[in-house]
Amino acid sequence: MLHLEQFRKLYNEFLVLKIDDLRMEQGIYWIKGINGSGKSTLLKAIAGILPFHGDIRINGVSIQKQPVVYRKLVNVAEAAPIFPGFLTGTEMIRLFAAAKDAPPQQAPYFIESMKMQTYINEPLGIYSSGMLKKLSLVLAFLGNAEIILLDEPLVTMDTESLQILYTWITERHSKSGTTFLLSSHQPLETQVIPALRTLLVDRQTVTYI
Ligand SMILES: Nc1ncnc2c1ncn2[C@@H]1O[C@H](COP(=O)(O)OP(=O)(O)OP(=O)(O)O)[C@@H](O)[C@H]1O
Repeated sequence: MLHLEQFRKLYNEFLVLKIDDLRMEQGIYWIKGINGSGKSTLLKAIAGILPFHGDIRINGVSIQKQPVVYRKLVNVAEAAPIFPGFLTGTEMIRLFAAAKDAPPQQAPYFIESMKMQTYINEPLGIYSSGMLKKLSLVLAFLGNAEIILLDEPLVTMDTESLQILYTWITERHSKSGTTFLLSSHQPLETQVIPALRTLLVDRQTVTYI
């Protein structure tokens, strides 16, 4: 369903990633690799927020040929999200929910289960890094994307919130077949995600391990 073909990403003529042919079926994937190996670059390219050479297709929809349709199929939470400090959490959620055609009951479920009610109407400028991380995760879960990309989702999350996030991932995957790509330096709980598959970003390419 996700297919990278003749993919090349260069920064200032320096080749960071070279992936000739990579196919990923529906599933939950752990993207591993040392610092600077290219994990965030890979996720941003799949998210459609970074230009590259070659093509990426989701269920045959090409980002190069049908960029608007493609971007509806994928949601992303970046490692260190930056949001405008003058907007509230509720305003951000409203924007994303409209853009992603999210059903009305979706956001309240995520806000309550992650226990964000006490600050969701506050401006984002006062949010801690963990509060911002939770908001970025809620935004990534809005709508019904085929693929959800979570860059370092475990960072800054407390133990209780991590368990809630694991529940969201496994529920969405089992109910809707959503594919997840999770980059993480911390080990992911394989008891909670038994079918986890691992991809290693190393020496400018990506391989299954
Ligand atoms: N905007 C940029 N301009 C130039 N080089 C960049 C840029 N962004 C990333 N790089 C380089 O691309 C390489 C891959 O970076 P990337 O952030 O994708 O790695 P990563 O695997 O996510 O790292 P980490 O585990 O430290 O988060 C690094 O060598 C980095 O210096």
